[in-house]
Amino acid sequence: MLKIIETGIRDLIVIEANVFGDERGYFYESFNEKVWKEKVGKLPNFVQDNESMSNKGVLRGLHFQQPPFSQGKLVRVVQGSVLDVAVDLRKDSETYGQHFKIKLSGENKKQLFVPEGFAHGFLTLENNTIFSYKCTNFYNKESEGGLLWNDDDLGIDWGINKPVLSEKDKFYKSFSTFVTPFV
Ligand SMILES: Cc1cn([C@H]2C[C@H](O)[C@@H](COP(=O)(O)OP(=O)(O)O[C@H]3O[C@@H](C)C(=O)[C@@H](O)[C@H]3O)O2)c(=O)[nH]c1=O
Repeated sequence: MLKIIETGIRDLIVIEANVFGDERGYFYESFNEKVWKEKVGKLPNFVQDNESMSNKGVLRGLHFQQPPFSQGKLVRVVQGSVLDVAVDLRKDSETYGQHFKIKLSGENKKQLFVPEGFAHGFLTLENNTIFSYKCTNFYNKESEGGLLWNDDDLGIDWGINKPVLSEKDKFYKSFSTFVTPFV
């Protein structure tokens, strides 16, 4: 049976799939509207699906889009593995500034639902890691924002000192000078 696991951060949940294996391989439903309504509750309005591939040691993040373009993301790994991180940036949240970290892999098929109001990032642990996610809002370049992956105040232990980063991801602001746009 599909399992919903609380993370200790409100609205941020882990989903464990019901995987059917047989001599051909495996099958599982990666998203089902009806099951979501029954098990999780309010249905997010997913409007865009994304996929990226990265080699080992690539870190993408920590990203968000500013309101009104903020995105909820249902993330998973199709092949390979990542360390996935979500940081709570909701101003009035009891866990503001805190993060949750989980290994997602093609093997464990766990999914993380990262609601609006979080920064999100991941570090790939294997070559040819394929990352797939559904988003509740469209990409909007002008509203892109981010936080520095290794910011001292966020204190995320990525287990790596020199990941491969995009130019954009090298220069995000630190958490101490950040004013959250999320309520
Ligand atoms: C995110 C995104 C990027 N792009 C384009 C812009 C750019 O030329 C190219 C690569 O974009 P980026 O470098 O921003 O890709 P990437 O660093 O993989 O960005 C992603 O990181 C993870 C952690 C997230 O949570 C995602 O929401 C997203 O921000 O793809 C789109 O066309 N649509 C999109 O939705």
